[in-house]
Amino acid sequence: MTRLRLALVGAGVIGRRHIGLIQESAQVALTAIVGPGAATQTLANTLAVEYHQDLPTLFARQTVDGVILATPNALHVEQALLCIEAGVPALIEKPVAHSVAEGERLLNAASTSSVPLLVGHHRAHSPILAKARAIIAKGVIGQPVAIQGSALFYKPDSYFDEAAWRREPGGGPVLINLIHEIGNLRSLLGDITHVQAMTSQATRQFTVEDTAAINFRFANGALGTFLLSDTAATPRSWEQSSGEDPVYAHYPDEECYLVAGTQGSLSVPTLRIKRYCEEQVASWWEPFDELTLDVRRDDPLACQLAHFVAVIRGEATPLVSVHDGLQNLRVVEAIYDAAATGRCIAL
Ligand SMILES: NC(=O)C1=CN([C@@H]2O[C@H](COP(=O)(O)OP(=O)(O)OC[C@H]3O[C@@H](n4cnc5c(N)ncnc54)[C@H](OP(=O)(O)O)[C@@H]3O)[C@@H](O)[C@H]2O)C=CC1
Ligand SMILES: O=C1CO[C@H](CO)[C@@H](O)[C@@H]1O
Repeated sequence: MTRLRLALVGAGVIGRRHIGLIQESAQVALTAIVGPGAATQTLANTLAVEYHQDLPTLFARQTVDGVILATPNALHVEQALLCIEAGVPALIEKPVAHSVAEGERLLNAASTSSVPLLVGHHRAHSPILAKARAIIAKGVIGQPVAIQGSALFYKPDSYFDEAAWRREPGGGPVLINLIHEIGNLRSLLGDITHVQAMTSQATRQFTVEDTAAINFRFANGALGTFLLSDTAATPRSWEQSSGEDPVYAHYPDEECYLVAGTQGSLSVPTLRIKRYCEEQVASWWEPFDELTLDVRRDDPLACQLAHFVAVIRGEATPLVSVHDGLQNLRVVEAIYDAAATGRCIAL
């Protein structure tokens, strides 16, 4: 099969990872890099691909099968709209938009168009998460009752020194990191309907939060509680416990979610299950059957690219749609609203 022709827009931190994955794939070829800076042009020359300053120029000069938008958040909607107009499928990095209102503008355009758009919540493509989702859906732990989650990790000072915007609203861990967790929680337990939250900036003393404590209500009646901090030196985060991304240290015995059901519980990502077997009366006086399922690790960013290929070829519909990306962003905005007002926010 001929390789699909992909253009990458925004050759920054994540854009360069996409480029690496495209180069490793036998299904796609990088044919252009798009961006305003001189560094982008130099990179295009080094990789011997076409360079274009912006998307309209790309579409005017080259035929591509798909575009990856790895640009700053505020550009996602405008650039995705240009892709729709050109009839070119796009993988849009998360968050789908920099505000819910902008995201709704894109959703309106996407819903009247046949051009597929995939949002870059890459963890949705994690084999570990897929297995956890299947276990819950099969009823192995009974009816889901509650989820306890954590994303407690420590970002080095250099992370904030390299980019001052990370100290300000828009750069904090609720938008940057927790949005991935929200995608995970929704993929495990379904839609979130209510949010309560407290945030703190007491430790780093930036204008943006460094820590948050959040309560969720899900549409299926389950409740969730989640702790987030980028200044808590623990391994209880998705990256450090899942081992899916080699740039992070890995602690295979650590867990970041506990999903509790009426028949048992599932720890993620270890996939340890403690459950009452069918013939047994469920009771805290009785011992659980204990089992640990095999964990297959695969880079979710690479799995996401393979899925994007299937989407472009018309063999799959986007696993994370604009609607999904927007729901994740709505939950983020609700968390900020809940933290600012002290109210329980209905979505
Ligand atoms: N899924 C994931 O795990 C991750 C996702 N992200 C998301 O990816 C996006 C990019 O983040 P990140 O890579 O950290 O950001 P960077 O700042 O490292 O990169 C952004 C890139 O976009 C380029 N750019 C700026 N303006 C334009 C424009 N008008 N047209 C085309 N390119 C432009 C910049 O070029 P120049 O330098 O010349 O200005 C830069 O190369 C964000 O939305 C972020 O949330 C980020 C990290 C991880
Ligand atoms: O921008 C980001 C920085 O680190 C994260 C780890 O939670 C990324 O996955 C995220 O998208």
